[in-house]
Amino acid sequence: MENINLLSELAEKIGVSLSEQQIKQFNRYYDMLIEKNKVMNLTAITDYEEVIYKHFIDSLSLIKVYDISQQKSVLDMGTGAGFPGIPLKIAFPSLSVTLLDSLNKRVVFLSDVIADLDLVNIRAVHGRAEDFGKNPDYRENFDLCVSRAVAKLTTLAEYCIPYIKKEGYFIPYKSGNIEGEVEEAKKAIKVLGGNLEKVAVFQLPETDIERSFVVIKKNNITPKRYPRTAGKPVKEPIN
Ligand SMILES: C[S@@+](CC[C@H](N)C(=O)[O-])C[C@H]1O[C@@H](n2cnc3c(N)ncnc32)[C@H](O)[C@@H]1O
Repeated sequence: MENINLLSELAEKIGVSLSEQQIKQFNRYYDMLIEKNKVMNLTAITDYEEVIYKHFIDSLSLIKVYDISQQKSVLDMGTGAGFPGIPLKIAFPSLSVTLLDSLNKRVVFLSDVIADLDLVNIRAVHGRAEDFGKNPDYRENFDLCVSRAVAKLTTLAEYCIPYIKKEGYFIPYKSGNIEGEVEEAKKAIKVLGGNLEKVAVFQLPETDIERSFVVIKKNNITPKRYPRTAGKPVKEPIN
């Protein structure tokens, strides 16, 4: 019971109200995560409270920089065990969410979570950022692309910006001192059609953990040559 209160209290602190049903969905997700983590690598964080702070509340902290209460289409690039995409979908059911990851075992796990939690208007897709970015059903199709702990900003920009509609947003979750990383990525962001609006730093409630959001708006469509073939955005980042 105490723990149930912790999740709703922390969520309230960042401006998110969770119903009993949503708390149940978070708890069920936690149980499934821990169970599956015994047989495959999903998360290094397993303590219930730590998962609340570092996965659930961290995922939801996007609310600090973006209005997620509306019906938006969101892509979570390199979602892994479902972060931040699953918490966003539980807390904001009107979102239409696509979870993309190149590791099929994780995608299968996410499909089980989606079915078990009765989530609708959400799909888990197996594939690489560089490949689906050329698929017309995905390219320039999303209002928002988020991504946490997947790649350096220059590489991540090439993974993500092609998917976003003109006027849409790319908002990666970053941490630590990212000044240099942002500086290095400026050219790539521009070439891909993006415009760096701001970097917003936010402290997760009741912790000293800082989360930085890099807010990038897409002003122009992405040139056809991007994303380049699989592996190139990592090996030869745009510079
Ligand atoms: C460190 S995990 C982070 C997972 C999750 N976003 C989180 O914050 O907990 C990185 C994930 O990105 C995926 N990934 C890495 N490169 C990718 C690519 N090119 N296309 C799709 N997924 C990718 C990996 O399979 C992995 O699940």
